[in-house]
Amino acid sequence: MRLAFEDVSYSYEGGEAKKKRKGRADRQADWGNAPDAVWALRQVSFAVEPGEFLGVAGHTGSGKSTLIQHMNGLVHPTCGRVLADGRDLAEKGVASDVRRSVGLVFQYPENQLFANTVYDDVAFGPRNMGLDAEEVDRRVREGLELVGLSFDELSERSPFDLSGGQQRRVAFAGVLAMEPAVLVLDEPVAGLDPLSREEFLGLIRELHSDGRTIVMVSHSMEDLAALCDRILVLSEGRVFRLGTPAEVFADAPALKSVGLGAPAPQAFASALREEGFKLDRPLYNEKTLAADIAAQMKGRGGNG
Ligand SMILES: Nc1ncnc2c1ncn2[C@@H]1O[C@H](COP(=O)(O)OP(=O)(O)OP(=O)(O)O)[C@@H](O)[C@H]1O
Repeated sequence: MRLAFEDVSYSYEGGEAKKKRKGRADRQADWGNAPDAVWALRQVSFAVEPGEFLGVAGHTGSGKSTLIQHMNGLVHPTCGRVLADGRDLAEKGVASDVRRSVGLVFQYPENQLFANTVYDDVAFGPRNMGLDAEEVDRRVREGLELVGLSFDELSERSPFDLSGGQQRRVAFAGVLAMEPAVLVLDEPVAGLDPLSREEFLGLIRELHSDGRTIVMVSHSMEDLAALCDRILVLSEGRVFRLGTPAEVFADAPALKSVGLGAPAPQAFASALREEGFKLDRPLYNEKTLAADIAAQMKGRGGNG
């Protein structure tokens, strides 16, 4: 599924923002620019392409959560359009249809667990889709398997007796059980310990290599650099940058101006370049940086 944002502006004031905008129609040509309305998104245009892994970055309050809530029609643009394979999510019936294909995982999704058993929690979405008991059962098993939880051991347990990491997996399984083609994740590893964090990122990587489209909001530039095909950077509700990690992280001063840093190895590579090291790759991670430094040290006779 392709999700296209066309000139989307959004204000939590809703109709009030529209009125303010209308009042100044002669002077202010563009939606999202009315200065006395608070715009969470301003004239955002881009598309999430089928099968891609898109990262979303931005300073606190830049509009990331608001943006992703437009992706399954939880929130509709104050102006502009969001199209799912060409269908406008604001039109009657489209959002509820698209919600079957676009799974949204909120921040700390474990806080939304509610059922008495893991089974019932994971089954909630598929049951709501009107699937028969056999199909629901298949999806619950598959959902739990995908997130690495044992159906036999856990399905009849209360989700509230599980560890925080397991609870988050149950919440993930509930979304996966709806078999969405697009998975939208808001800070999926926030608050996890380092081991669970790595496991979760591995899981997300696998879900992507299985063919799902992934949109991931993250404050970790390292995670975004390691996982994403492209990164969308928001600043004050506008698209500030959209490109590959190498393109986005090439301009550290620009990122700094919107409150973001480059991934640590990339920033270290820039500092080394200033000290005379010849480091040609557009994007460094720990391994490639170590390899290039080692090669140069050897070349200089500095290290064997
Ligand atoms: N329910 C709301 N009512 C009014 N304004 C809101 C509401 N939610 C968010 N906002 C405002 O909309 C703007 C964008 O907020 P949003 O939560 O989308 O940003 P964010 O980039 O996801 O932030 P964070 O990184 O802190 O989660 C901010 O100015 C915020 O204060």
